[in-house]
Amino acid sequence: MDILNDAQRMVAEDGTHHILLTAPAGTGKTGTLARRIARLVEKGMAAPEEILCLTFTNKACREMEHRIQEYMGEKGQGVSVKTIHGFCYELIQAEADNPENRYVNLSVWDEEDCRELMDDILEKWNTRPGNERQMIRNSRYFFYDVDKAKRWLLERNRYTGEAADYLAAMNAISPNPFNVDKNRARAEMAASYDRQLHSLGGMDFNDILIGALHLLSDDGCRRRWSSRFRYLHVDEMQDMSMLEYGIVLQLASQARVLLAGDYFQTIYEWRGSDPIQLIQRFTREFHPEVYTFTENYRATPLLLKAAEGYLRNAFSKDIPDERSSVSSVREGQGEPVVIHPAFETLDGEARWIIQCIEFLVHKQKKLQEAEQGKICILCRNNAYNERLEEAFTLQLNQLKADGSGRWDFIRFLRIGEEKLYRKREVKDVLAALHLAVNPFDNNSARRLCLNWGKGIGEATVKKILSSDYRKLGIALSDFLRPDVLRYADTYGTLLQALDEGRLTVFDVESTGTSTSTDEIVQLAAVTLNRDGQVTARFNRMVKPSGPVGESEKIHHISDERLKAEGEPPEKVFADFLAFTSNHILAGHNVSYDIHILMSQMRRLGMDPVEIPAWVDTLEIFRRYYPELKNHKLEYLGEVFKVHHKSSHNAYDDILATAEILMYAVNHHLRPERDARRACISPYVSLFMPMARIVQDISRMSWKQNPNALIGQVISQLNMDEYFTQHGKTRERQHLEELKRCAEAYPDYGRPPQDVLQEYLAMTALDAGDEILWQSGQAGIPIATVHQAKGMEFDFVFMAGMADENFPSFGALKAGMLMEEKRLFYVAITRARKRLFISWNIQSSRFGDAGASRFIANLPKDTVIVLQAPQGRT
Ligand SMILES: Nc1ncnc2c1ncn2[C@@H]1O[C@H](COP(=O)(O)OP(=O)(O)OP(=O)(O)O)[C@@H](O)[C@H]1O
Repeated sequence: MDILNDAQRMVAEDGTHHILLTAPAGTGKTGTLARRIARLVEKGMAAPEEILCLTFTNKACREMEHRIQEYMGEKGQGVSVKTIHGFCYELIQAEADNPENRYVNLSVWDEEDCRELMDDILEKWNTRPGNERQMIRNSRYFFYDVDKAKRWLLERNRYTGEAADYLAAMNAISPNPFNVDKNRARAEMAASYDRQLHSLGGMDFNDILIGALHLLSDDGCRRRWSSRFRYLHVDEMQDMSMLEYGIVLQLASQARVLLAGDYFQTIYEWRGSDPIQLIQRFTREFHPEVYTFTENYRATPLLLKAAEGYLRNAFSKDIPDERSSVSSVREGQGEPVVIHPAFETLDGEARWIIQCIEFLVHKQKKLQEAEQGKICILCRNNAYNERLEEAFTLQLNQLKADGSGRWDFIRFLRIGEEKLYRKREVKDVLAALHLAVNPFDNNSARRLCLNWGKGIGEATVKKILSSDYRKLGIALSDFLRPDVLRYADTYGTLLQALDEGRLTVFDVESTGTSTSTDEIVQLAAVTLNRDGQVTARFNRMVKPSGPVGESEKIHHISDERLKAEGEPPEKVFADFLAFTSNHILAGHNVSYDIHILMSQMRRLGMDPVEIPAWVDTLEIFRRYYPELKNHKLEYLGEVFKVHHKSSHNAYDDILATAEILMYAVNHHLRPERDARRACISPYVSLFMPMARIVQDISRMSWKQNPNALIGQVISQLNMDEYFTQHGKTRERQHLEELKRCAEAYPDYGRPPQDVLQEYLAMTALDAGDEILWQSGQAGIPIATVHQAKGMEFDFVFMAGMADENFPSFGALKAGMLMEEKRLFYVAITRARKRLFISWNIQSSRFGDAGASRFIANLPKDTVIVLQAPQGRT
């Protein structure tokens, strides 16, 4: 993208208005956004950190980051380019100290783990007597129902996680009177799914949005985040759900907002996107300047005519006027779309595609053998991709047998089913890393124990996860902590420290919520004796490097006071380490406090030798009182009638924390000690080896990057050896791939634990489908249209284009034809030079369904239909 055209320049340089940019495929929306961001910084209208750019897939993020850095160099690293889920997750993590944060210390579960939990719930429900009529068999569809119901509730601001609310949502979504019983059952199961997920230490993708929205509904939090951004960009806005728009809205109070996209590329309506409503609301609420682009830089004039003609025929009157003036900047007319009528077999179709590629390279000399990346094979779904890949292999082998060597350069690369981060062995490695970040992550503990714990079987794990253990405040993850095993007691370390007067409750106040960049302004601690009486106090003010800003509203410590009373952080921290030497630290949501303390010490070059041992009252109360409506310190204070009130002053808060801690000690931890020991002691030696490994990784995680940690997990679990011995080459390759990708993961000099947290969230949110796209492996990609969105190729082959395959049978059944029509548009607009369309009579699920109905919408003068083979028409 060399020189911007006039319309593009106007968008790139308009830093004063809100902007709505709607433009057809290939007109340079994404490129212009990247250019605009560079211009805003160049002209001093914003610092890189004041610009947020949201896209919808990780692939799109990486593409955008790449383009921004191309235009801005290293400075571009400061721009936040995130998926909406990635951004919301970052917000939840950064607000770890916010008492409103319901999702603190929870790990993101990927869709597979959530489905597994759903399977468990369905199984238990379906085997309950009297449930024959309400049986729900398919967890996939049920998961989809729950997802939809959750979104329905959220959009109406009614989500509480209660069955009654779910029932209202289910009845609204499927109001069929025959569904009444079923909806009731579904609602109960949905609520039970939420409860169990959270009690197991997990959150799903919807929870990420819920958590962020909830936090942003608080004035202080909203101000903090919205004041960060002066410019907010959303690319591919047609894919944004109204819920996601709600989040953008909260962030936009001080920012200029730009939404860019193309209604006709909406392909995620099934996930809740609704571009028409979105544009209406955005127009009403922001009065944006509206821009459109009409110069297409991608396709040849003939291909552009085919695509725009397709739209007119497929959508008739719904096409806006300005679309008719779209023109291609490319020279010459280009060549028509080639349509090959039905082949008898998939093999025939595959062979023809191979022959076309060879023809383009050797006869027509349109591209070099090494330029396979300029070609793409597009199909409607993964299943077809898989079958096509097999057919390609077979045909290529047959063709290569002629010994001519002219087929040898062809190599196909199926993108579809890579899903690196969903491979069992990869998830095992990641489970160990999850435990390093969140020691209460029971799901990861379960995976690691069952797959790699010698002698640990299903029965043992089931027993530990049972309600007998739960009632005693014991979780499976406890068995992966050597200190717990040493005492055969989850709370042994705590009780021992208390008995010996070595338990210190502590809390910090800071300039903000970011553990990586904010600074501590107050550090308070009290040491307790066995009866919970205070035996020593520590309460110091710490001088930050800059003003406290907005954070003063929370902790009420002014710059003036810090000037007068504040001491250098190095001195306070060193004194604190001496004060707590050999102590166990306790606090409410204390991992935040430890995290910021460790991070700031590191920033000051005071690398702590050992991370102190700690216990968290939040976790203790979550375990013993899961039914409480929340576990905030203030609320616990009310429920358990403690004397000291929490007030956001570190010293008051620790006294309140010490009181509720003593409540738990006196009501549960001491009286139930023997019962816990009886539960844990039979398993001490069984779990100890794995517990030691987890402890090592956990220690390393404060100092090493994800790549080094991954290497360490693989070696400590002897995974390489195991897979070599068992001839599992693919598994070894996946681990290599995991290491390679982690090596490329940027840390931008941030503290290792922060990088690790973000890395793990990325692997949960992104299945890793697109890893092959970026790995630079030579080959012709076989991809689904969804995967190829936003990309372009000189030569595109659309294979399997039979009706009932495209549009898909499922979409036809669900009446989602419009979405399929748009998907077809996305497919044909990926081509720069030539487009080939083919199918075979076995393409569709139920036999010969004829050509895709969408092909007929391509204008006649833009296509060439080849002769039907073997007398077919
Ligand atoms: N002003 C320009 N000069 C030269 N090339 C350009 C210009 N604008 C866009 N292009 C090229 O046009 C192609 C399409 O651009 P881009 O991917 O940004 O389009 P888009 O509108 O985002 O497409 P889609 O909607 O399909 O995602 C790219 O190859 C880009 O480099």
